Amino acid sequence: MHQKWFKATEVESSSFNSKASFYIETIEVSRLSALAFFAAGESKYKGQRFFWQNREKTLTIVGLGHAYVLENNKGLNRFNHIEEEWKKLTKNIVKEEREAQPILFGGFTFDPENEHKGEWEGFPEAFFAVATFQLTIQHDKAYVSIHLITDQDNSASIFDSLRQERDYLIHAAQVRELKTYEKPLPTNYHELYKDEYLDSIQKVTGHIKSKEAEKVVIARSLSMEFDDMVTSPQILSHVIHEQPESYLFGLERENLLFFGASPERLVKVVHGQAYSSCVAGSIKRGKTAEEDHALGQILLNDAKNLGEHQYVVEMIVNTFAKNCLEYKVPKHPKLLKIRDIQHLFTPVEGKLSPNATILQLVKSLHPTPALGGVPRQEALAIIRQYEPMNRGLYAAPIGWIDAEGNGEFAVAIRSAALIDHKAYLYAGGGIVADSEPISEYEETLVKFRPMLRALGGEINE
Ligand SMILES: C=C(O[C@H]1C=CC=C(C(=O)O)[C@@H]1O)C(=O)O
Ligand SMILES: [Mg+2]
Repeated sequence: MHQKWFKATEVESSSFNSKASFYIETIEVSRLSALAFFAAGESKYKGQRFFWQNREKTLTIVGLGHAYVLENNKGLNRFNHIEEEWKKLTKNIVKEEREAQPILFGGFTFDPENEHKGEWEGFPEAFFAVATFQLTIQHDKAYVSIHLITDQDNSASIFDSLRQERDYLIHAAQVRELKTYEKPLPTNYHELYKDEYLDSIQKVTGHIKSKEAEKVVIARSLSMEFDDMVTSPQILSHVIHEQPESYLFGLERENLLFFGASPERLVKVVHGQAYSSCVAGSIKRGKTAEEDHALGQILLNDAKNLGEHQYVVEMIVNTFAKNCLEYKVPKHPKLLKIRDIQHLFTPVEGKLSPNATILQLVKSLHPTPALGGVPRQEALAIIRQYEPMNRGLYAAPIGWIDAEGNGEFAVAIRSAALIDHKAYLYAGGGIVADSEPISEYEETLVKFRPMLRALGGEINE
């Protein structure tokens, strides 16, 4: 017999005329594959799903269906808006230690001021959802929660049908447990605006030399096309198997799937303790252990890469100094090695001041100089001038928060958007005064590899 916990609490929300309630029921289930649960929602919840796994693999969350959506419209401060609405929705929720908490999952786009639309046409500046069915796998235990937020009188009967649906989804996931997926077969591959990209690196170093900015991160995109239908579980299965050292995420909205495998934490908050990571400065992996070590040593001593890295450390440390009672940061970067690339890495940790919150930290930190530049506004203006695309959620904060103020956001790099039969892959790099177009171009090729591989593209290993 499963253990079960049910509760209902009153919510305040501008979306309802009368008093609404947040109904939650959580059951503990025996081991369940997160991907299989995601796949069980293929016919009914496609366009309303998410997948998240942290780097340490200690937390996996899957959401199917939307119990509540928080989107942002122009004119409101998107970080404050999401924070306030989530507070109203959860202010009466009482936390019980043993239970999986309802979470709000989503992201803030990189730059709402960008006027290119492209594949991100219609995507809101902030997009978050509470899932109708939430699978949480934590501390070797799996829980499935039902969330219903409604002001309807017949909530009891709606909830009963959700229970039946939950039991069906769990069963369907168990049946799919061992399913494997073919690699997609791309029929077309385009490097978009390659010449413009090379030219922009030259121009941006010019702006930096004339002191208009110190560092600017310039990105570009690739597109791939497929004859056959490519599904979200299919792609996520390859990302999950190929990138175990990264944050893994997938977020669907209507016919778009945004997915990726990022090595970079923006911020994590657990019981008032905040963690961030400075990840900037890159070199490829070696083919042998000796070559790999030698490349790592080159990176640790390379002035251009140390420069790129230092801008990020200074900015994140300043933000922690403003928001924390105390913080610590190591003096020198270490190496962070993932399948295709190695980075300079400096972790930052601090005890949050009583009034600091995770979303306020996201607001202050985004974009760090690993994704935007220094000074921030000048760098963003240069990015808008030179990038012929919209980054959407690429390089943006993606993650979750709970009702207690805990949560985690990754920086959505090594990522791509899939829309129907087409995928757009994104990669960029930090440009400083001594950056060279060809080596920056080559760095982006290495950064495209994780998503290119997952999508069945050709990679010379
Ligand atoms: C902007 C990206 O990477 C950032 C994170 C790590 C290293 C970077 C670099 O060395 O340029 C970038 O700042 C990307 O992967 O698209
Ligand atoms: Mg770089």
